[in-house]
Amino acid sequence: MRLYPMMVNLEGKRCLVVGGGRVAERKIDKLLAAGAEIAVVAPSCTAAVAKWAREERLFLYRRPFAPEDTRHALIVIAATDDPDVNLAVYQACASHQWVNIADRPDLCSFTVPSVVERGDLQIAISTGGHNPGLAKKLRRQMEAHIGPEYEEYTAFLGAMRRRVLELSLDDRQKREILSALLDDRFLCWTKSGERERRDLEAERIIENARQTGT
Ligand SMILES: C[C@@]1(CC(=O)O)c2cc3[nH]c(cc4nc(cc5[nH]c(cc(n2)[C@H]1CCC(=O)O)[C@@](C)(CC(=O)O)[C@@H]5CCC(=O)O)C(CC(=O)O)=C4CCC(=O)O)c(CCC(=O)O)c3CC(=O)O
Ligand SMILES: NC(=O)C1=CN([C@@H]2O[C@H](COP(=O)(O)OP(=O)(O)OC[C@H]3O[C@@H](n4cnc5c(N)ncnc54)[C@H](O)[C@@H]3O)[C@@H](O)[C@H]2O)C=CC1
Repeated sequence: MRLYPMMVNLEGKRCLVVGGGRVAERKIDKLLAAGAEIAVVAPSCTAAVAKWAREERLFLYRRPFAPEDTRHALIVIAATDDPDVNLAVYQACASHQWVNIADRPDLCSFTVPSVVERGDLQIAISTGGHNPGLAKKLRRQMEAHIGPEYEEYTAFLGAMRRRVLELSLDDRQKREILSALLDDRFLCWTKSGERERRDLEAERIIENARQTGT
């Protein structure tokens, strides 16, 4: 069985997380960043989960799981320290729900990858469940190469690409400009904070192409 890599929009989607420990907290953190509507069911939870509940960023039900909890959730994550409870969560789910059972890869209809996060740039790493520790190790290695400057760099390239796509040029010319904008100089200028130089050079490339293209 080979997993299908997919980036999903969870804005406003209902997610149930059963358990509020260390593993649940890690999954919830990413669900929050994605704008999901989160309900957590757990008799006890970490300080971070309690804080998110106080800030009304999620609904926290401080009690054991009940099968009805899974109703209306698009995504269900079971991350309690009791294998029987995790199994009961799986059994309460309908076949159309996306389910992640933290101690049972064989029952997961989706798994959570390790992610290098740089703003809207996300590099997800999955080992197909073989060794999550390897996914984490690779994430750390990649973080050393993909520095924090990639957040701004990705946003810059996004803004430039939107502009280029709106120009009245043929597709070949647009591809040429986009390829020129991917030159590493733009990354270096972003990293060193030389934004004016970067933006001027980008403008020059776009203007040149516009003049020769029209
Ligand atoms: C199948 C999967 C289901 C899922 O959770 O989605 C799953 C399953 C299991 N994990 C277990 C253990 C550990 N998991 C981690 C860490 C992470 N686990 C994550 C994902 C996944 N874990 C999915 C597959 C991902 C893939 O394909 O590689 C990451 C990437 C994402 C995240 O959780 O956010 C996150 C790293 C985030 C980061 O830092 O980048 C660590 C290390 C640590 O915690 O420091 C350990 C201890 C060391 C070890 O055991 O290897 C166990 C045994 C539990 C037990 O002992 O009872 C099971 C169950 C089993 O394998 O049977
Ligand atoms: N998939 C993954 O990434 C990993 C999975 N695991 C698995 O995840 C399990 C949880 O690990 P941790 O978060 O470290 O445990 P933890 O002990 O920090 O948290 C357990 C949580 O489960 C809750 N809980 C217990 N009984 C419950 C019930 N009946 N209903 C609802 N909530 C209940 C507790 O209140 C607590 O919030 C581990 O036992 C292990 O099997 C462990 C490491 C990584």
